Amino acid sequence: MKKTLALIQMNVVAGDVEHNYKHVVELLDEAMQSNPDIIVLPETWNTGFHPSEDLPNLADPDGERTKALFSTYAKDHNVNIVAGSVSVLKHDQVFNTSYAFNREGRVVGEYSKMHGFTPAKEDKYFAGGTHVGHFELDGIPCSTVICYDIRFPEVVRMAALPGTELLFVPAQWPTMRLRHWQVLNEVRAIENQLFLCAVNGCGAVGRVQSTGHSALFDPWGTNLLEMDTTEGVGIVEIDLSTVEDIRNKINIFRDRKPELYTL
Ligand SMILES: NC(=O)CCC(=O)C(=O)O
Repeated sequence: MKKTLALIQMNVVAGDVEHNYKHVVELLDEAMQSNPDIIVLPETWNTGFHPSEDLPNLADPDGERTKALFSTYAKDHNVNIVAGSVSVLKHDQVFNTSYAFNREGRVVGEYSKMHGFTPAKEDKYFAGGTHVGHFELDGIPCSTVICYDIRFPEVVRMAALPGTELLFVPAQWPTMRLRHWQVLNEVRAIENQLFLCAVNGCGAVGRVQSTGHSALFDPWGTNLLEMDTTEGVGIVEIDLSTVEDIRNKINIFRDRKPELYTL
């Protein structure tokens, strides 16, 4: 099964929610010109990542605005959308939440980032999610982790375990750790034998620059797409039969010994 993915590397304007909701539709329209099967967005594209005291006022209450926008867009355009992540206000707490929409416009996936990036005080401003989620898009088993989560092999393995073939990693990853971004994404694809679609933001927030370099790795670790540092839409085709191919040749999911992995 072959699928075309559109990676939207968006320049998010921190704190300008109205601009970001308007601009995201322009980028969706640009992505649709390539007739993709799945569109993917970066992390916290509604508010920007760098947290401030204003975050609860900027966050989307219960994700309603985001869900309404993407449900309608996905259904009207017959496309699956992994809507990156957005800042969502739930019961007086803000979560960094990713929603996935199928072609019918149904919310099929919801995941809130588990690991707040403590160097940026994300854990102070955002509440953490407690479990990974799994969903299907066009019959493909999928899962999502968000940015800093990729540093935690345990959570990515949990995301991979139920047969996940396509993992999404929306992010706002800075230039100063570009090499970590590239290596971690490649390694997580190899060690979990899945396609990994990593979509970063771009542009500056204060002194911190999101580095772009959105990328697609296949289960062998082959880099099928790497974008530059500027805003745009990256298009890539994946062949899902590669997952079965590698798992037949080197079956790590059969060979692993979780009963021995205790201290
Ligand atoms: N948005 C983030 O989670 C940033 C993570 C990061 O910069 C890092 O892990 O390094």
